[in-house]
Amino acid sequence: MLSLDIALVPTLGLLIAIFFLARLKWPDMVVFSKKRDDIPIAPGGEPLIGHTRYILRNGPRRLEALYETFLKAGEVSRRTVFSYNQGPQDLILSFNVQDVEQIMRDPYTWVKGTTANAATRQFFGDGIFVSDGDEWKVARKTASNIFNVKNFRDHFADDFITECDKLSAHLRTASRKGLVVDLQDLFLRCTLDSFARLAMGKDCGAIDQKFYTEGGRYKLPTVAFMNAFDNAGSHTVKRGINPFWEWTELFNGQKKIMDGYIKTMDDFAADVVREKRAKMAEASKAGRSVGELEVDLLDYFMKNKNEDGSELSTKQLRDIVMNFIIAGRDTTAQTLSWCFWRLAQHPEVYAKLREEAFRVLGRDGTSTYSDFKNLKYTNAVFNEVLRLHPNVPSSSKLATRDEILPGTKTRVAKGQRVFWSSYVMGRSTKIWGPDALEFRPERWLDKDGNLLRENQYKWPVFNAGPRICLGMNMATQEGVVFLSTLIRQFDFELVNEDDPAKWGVWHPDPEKREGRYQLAITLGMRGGLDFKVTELKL
Ligand code: HEM
Repeated sequence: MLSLDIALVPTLGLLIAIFFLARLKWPDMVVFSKKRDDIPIAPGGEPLIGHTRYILRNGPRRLEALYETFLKAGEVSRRTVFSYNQGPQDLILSFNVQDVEQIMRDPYTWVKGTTANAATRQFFGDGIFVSDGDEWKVARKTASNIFNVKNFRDHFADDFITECDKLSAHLRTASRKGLVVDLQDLFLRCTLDSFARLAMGKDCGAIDQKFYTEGGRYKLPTVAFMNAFDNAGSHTVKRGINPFWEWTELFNGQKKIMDGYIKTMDDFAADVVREKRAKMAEASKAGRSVGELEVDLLDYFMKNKNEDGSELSTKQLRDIVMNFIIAGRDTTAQTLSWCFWRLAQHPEVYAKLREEAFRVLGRDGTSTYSDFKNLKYTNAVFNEVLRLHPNVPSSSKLATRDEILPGTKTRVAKGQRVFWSSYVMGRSTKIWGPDALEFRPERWLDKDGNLLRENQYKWPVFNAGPRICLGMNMATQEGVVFLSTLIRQFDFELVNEDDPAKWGVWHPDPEKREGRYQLAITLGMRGGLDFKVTELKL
């Protein structure tokens, strides 16, 4: 016994010495990370665990933390983190326009590399958002078919107008009854209905619900698909920031709950595919061309074949449809929400918007596709909101070979991930000038009031290069339709901003609050967006 104790003392001593030596060797990095003198370590790194704890601790203010990193460390820096299923990660953060351009121009060298990521796979499947290489190319080519001018002119604008009219009807009732509305919830319902129709020809009926009141609020009942979709999305994000999610979910029951959400989504998509297959079989029996049914995205994809000549499986079709709804629905609704949040703080911009809407569209009556193209100031507001509240606030790509980033001359090793952030770049004075933090839609217009085309790589809110967002024009069109239509009919008063549930970090001083955004795949508003609405007397 005594001899064992004697042996233990030096072993323990040695372990403690190793621990302290390791802390000295890796004072701000994950253990065994390589030292580099060419890039600074971002603030927040700790001995042996690098930024692992920093990222978890700053979750509710993650974008402010990223901006601070940029202010303190400059255009390029490193974060090292430990993830139990991916091991130690040595990440590069670059906020340099040339670096970002190099990455975005070549989607074959710089890949997403996320298909193997278990945290996101359950929600995204293998759809366009997470695919790479030839699989992505085929998905992109097929999907591009629906984004043509004819569809925009003949179909999308009318669809958005109809949806917006339904929203206006809700707002009128809320206004007459003096109830508070969560505008973000209403936008999300409209865009879910439009994008489900566009993606698979199926209406979810989310905006068609009958209202009820609760504590002075105007509410609509939840729709099963919407509930599952929203919860699965935010759950996926939680997985993304918890490196131990597979373990914790074993104990906290979350896995079962998530499986339930995914099942609701899968069943919904499977029913739609089944109905479509039946319709197609019927059409071909009756000798009608399948092309006659070609109205939504699913119809295009169902005509495609796999390389071996087999038809696309229900799972493949499910992934395609869900990726489209993910891509289009939340992004557009959330950007509209940020628009109204910003407008509430800038009545002078609101007044200009209304003046343009009255001038171009008239005081009442319906508007057409060509009218909306003339709403240049409205378009500028939409762009400016996206500059400060980009819906995909940060992104990353994995290098498939050793590379050098041209702007900052940073060496990137094969297999290393580089992050950039539209949120940070949108606030960079180097990119946008000294008034970068100001909300100023005029920066998007020339002296004659025409829209300026910005360099895509300086403003990568829609991505840029070969993988630029396919729905960029569609989202802008929908945004312009909603903004101009609503602004002609209502005054909006922002309320309940003092509610701590709306902030990641709450403070009695409004200037010191942070994280107004929620933890989601894209940049939504935490705790919703409450307004009192007053109908205009025209
Ligand atoms: C304000 C609204 C929107 C914003 C800010 C936005 C932004 C983006 C961004 C940043 C990406 C790149 C994501 C990444 O690779 O990490 C992207 C991709 C994509 N977006 Fe959008 N998007 C919006 C609306 C839409 C709409 C309405 C659709 C159409 C339904 C759409 C369809 C797509 C598709 C299909 C991709 C994948 C493109 C590819 O990988 O080749 N987006 N979008």
